[in-house]
Amino acid sequence: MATKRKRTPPIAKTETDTLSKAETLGSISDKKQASRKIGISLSSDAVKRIVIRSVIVAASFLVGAYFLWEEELMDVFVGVSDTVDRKYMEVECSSDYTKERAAFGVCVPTRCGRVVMDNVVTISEAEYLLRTAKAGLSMGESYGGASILDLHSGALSKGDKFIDIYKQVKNKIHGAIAREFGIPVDKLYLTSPTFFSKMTPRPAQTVHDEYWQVHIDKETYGSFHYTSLLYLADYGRDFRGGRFVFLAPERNITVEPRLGKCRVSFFTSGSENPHYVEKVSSGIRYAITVSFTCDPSKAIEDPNIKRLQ
Ligand SMILES: O=C(O)CCC(=O)C(=O)O
Ligand SMILES: [Fe+2]
Repeated sequence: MATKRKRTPPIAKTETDTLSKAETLGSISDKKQASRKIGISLSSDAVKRIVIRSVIVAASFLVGAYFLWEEELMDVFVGVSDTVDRKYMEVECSSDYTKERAAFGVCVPTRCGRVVMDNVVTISEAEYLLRTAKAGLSMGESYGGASILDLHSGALSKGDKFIDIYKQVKNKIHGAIAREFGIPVDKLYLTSPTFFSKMTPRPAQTVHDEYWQVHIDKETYGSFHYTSLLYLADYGRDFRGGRFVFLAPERNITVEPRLGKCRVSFFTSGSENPHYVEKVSSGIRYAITVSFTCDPSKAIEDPNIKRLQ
């Protein structure tokens, strides 16, 4: 004969079940029983949740600590509040130039390095170029990352004043590079691309817009032997992030862009100078890249207003 089993209340499976049950229980002994049941549920789903949350917290902490550590490994080469007539750092030349010496002679770097000079150009020249960059770049922009406006393409409408100021600025930078690296000016030629750049926090759409990728200009642009940058915005005021970073075996070094100081940075373009630009986290960063080559077949002329009309 089958005996009828007494039905026992179902054991709560989740913390929520248990708590709602505990809430409905009135007596102290019932409450004790409920808390014992909470103990049971903590060993299952709740424990899993606690473990997962702890792992997330620990991972976030480690990621934060990693970024702080990376930041720690940066030395400021020229900071936003510095004013430098000339700050020079020599680096050993890579073997990139060995084969080129026979072809291009004294222009090819034998001494390699990084130089930052404030006040190479005047503030009115820099501000004029900034206005031109803003006007030109507002027309055709990429969807994110860096937008580029090549000064030698037909995209930029060029008036007499622009040609004059651009030539003055280019000649001043050309002279500074030639003096610094001991090259006769007539052996160092302007090359392409020479361009305005605009960097924003918007995500890049193509790999070409990812200015934060480490690169070597001689590989990226082919003809470059010397790269120069004239900064047209102030780090920390017009934008955040966006510092220029040279990679070094031990501590990377940064250049903080500064329109207000007419800051020009230039360096030999080979693999002795790998670099990147930090992601811009807010604001807009404008600059102009003016590039030079030792290869006469890669030389370009100054933009010519008559040819473009
Ligand atoms: O804008 C800068 O500071 C550098 C950009 C750069 O590295 C490049 O265009 O190759
Ligand atoms: Fe570069």
